[in-house]
Amino acid sequence: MASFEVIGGKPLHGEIVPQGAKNEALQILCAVLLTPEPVTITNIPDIRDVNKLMELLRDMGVKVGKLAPGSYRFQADNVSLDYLDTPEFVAQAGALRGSVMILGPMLARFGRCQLPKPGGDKIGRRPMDTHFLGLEKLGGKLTLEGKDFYRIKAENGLTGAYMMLDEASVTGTANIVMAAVLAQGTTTIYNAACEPYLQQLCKMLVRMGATINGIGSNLLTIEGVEQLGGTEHRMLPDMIEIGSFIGLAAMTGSEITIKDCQIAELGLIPDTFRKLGIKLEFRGDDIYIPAQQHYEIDTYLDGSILTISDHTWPGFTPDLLSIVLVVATQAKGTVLIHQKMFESRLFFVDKLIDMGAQVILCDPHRATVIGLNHQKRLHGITMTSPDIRAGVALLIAALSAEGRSVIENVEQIDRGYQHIDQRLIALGAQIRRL
Ligand SMILES: CC(=O)N[C@H]1[C@@H](OP(=O)(O)OP(=O)(O)OC[C@H]2O[C@@H](n3ccc(=O)[nH]c3=O)[C@H](O)[C@@H]2O)O[C@H](CO)[C@@H](O)[C@@H]1O
Ligand SMILES: C=C(OP(=O)(O)O)C(=O)O
Repeated sequence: MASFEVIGGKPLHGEIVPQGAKNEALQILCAVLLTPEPVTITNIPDIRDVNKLMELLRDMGVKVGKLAPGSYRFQADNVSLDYLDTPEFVAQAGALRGSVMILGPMLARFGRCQLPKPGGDKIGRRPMDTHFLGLEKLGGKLTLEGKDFYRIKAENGLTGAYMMLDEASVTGTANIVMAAVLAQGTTTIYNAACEPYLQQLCKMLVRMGATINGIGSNLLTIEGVEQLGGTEHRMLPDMIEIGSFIGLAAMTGSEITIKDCQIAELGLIPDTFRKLGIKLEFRGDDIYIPAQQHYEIDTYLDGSILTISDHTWPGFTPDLLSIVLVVATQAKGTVLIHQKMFESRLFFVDKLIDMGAQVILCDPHRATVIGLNHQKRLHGITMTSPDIRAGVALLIAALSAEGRSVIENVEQIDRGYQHIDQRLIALGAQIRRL
C-alpha cells in the first residue's frame, strides 16, 4: 500500500490542466467492443482504473496501439469469447466498476457475456438490477451463479423494447444504450441517466452509425442498426477533477487557474462551490480562483441553514460531495451535507474530526459542518483513504493543515486522479510518495 506524506499549510499557485474524464473513459473504452473497425480515442487519463480496463480489453483480444500520450487506437476485430471463461478474466473484471460496461456491447455483438460482481468504491450498496432489467427487456436471458456471478445470453439477438428504468443508473444506462444500438427495431429508454459521460457516449455511437434521439434528456429513442463502424473520440475534461481543484484552491487559500474546463458541460458544479462563498471567475474556458482568506456559506433566503445534496444529472453529482464537505470545514457558516445516493460515503468525516474539524455525522447520509472560518487550522494526522473521493478530500485537508499528515492507501486516489502528487507538487505542494 502506498502512502502520501504531506506537509501542509503552504498556499499553492499556478495553472493546472484537468485530465480526461475517468467515468466517461470507462464507457467509451467499452464501446470499442461494438465494432470490428478501428476506433481512435484521445485525452484518455493515465489512471489505474482506465489502465486496468485497457489491459482487460487487450487480454480479451482487442488490439490496443498507443499513438501518443493519452491517444490510443483500438480494434476489436478478433475478440476472444473463451477468455471470459478464464480465472484471469474474473479477477480483472472484478477489480473495477467500469468493467460492468462490457456487458451491453458483448451481449449485442456476440450474444453472450458473463461477469463477476464488479469492483469500485465500497461506498454502500451498488445494485446491478437496473442493468439486467434493461438487458432482459431487450431479450437477454440472465442466470445468476450465487449472488456474485452473472451470465447473460441472447442467442437469437436482441429486440428493441420500451422500458422505464427503475432508477437512472449511470453505468446501467450506458450498458442498455450500447446493447440497444445493435438490437432489432426501436428501443425507448425513459428515466435514462443523462450525465455528460452518457451524452458523450451517445454522440460517439451516432458517429459510429447508431441512431439515437433525445441525447442529453432522460428519454432516449434508439433505432437499432446491423453494424457499427469506426470513429474518433475525444474525452471531456474530468468535471470531478475540476471540482476537486476548485475545492483545493479555496481550502488552501491558493490562487489557481484551471485550464480548458469546457465550462458549458459543468452543470451545477461552479454554482455549488459559489454557494460556499468561493469566488470563481470564468476567463474564456479557464476557471480562475483567486487566493481567498475567507469564504462564507450562503443561507436560504429566509436565513435558514443551507443544504447541499446530490441528485441524478443535471443535479449535483454525488462524486463531489466529499470535496464540498471538506471545503466547508474552513468556511464561515454552517451547511448540511446530504449524500442521498450512497450510504457509506460520509464515514471519512471521523478523520476530519480528528484533524480538528467541526462536523456532526447525523446519520450515514447526513453531516452538519460548522465552518472554522480559517481562524483555527486543521492539524496533520495519519489516516487511510477509504475511497477515491474521500481520499482526495483528505488530501485537500492535509494540504491545508498545520504540520505533517500521512495518507495511506493512496491507490484509491490513483484510481481516478492522474499523477496527482506530481501535478500538485508543480503548484508548490509538499507531497512525498512513500
Ligand atoms: C464508473 C462510474 O461511472 N461510476 C459512477 C456511476 O456509478 P454507478 O453507475 O455504479 O452508479 P448508479 O448510477 O448505478 O447508482 C449510484 C447509486 O445511486 C442510487 N440511485 C441511482 C439513481 C437514482 O435515480 N436513484 C438512486 O438512488 C443507486 O441505487 C446507487 O446506490 O454513477 C455514480 C452516481 O452518479 C457515481 O457515483 C460513480 O462515480
Ligand atoms: C465512485 C466512483 O468510482 P467507481 O464507480 O469507479 O467506484 C467515483 O468515481 O467517484
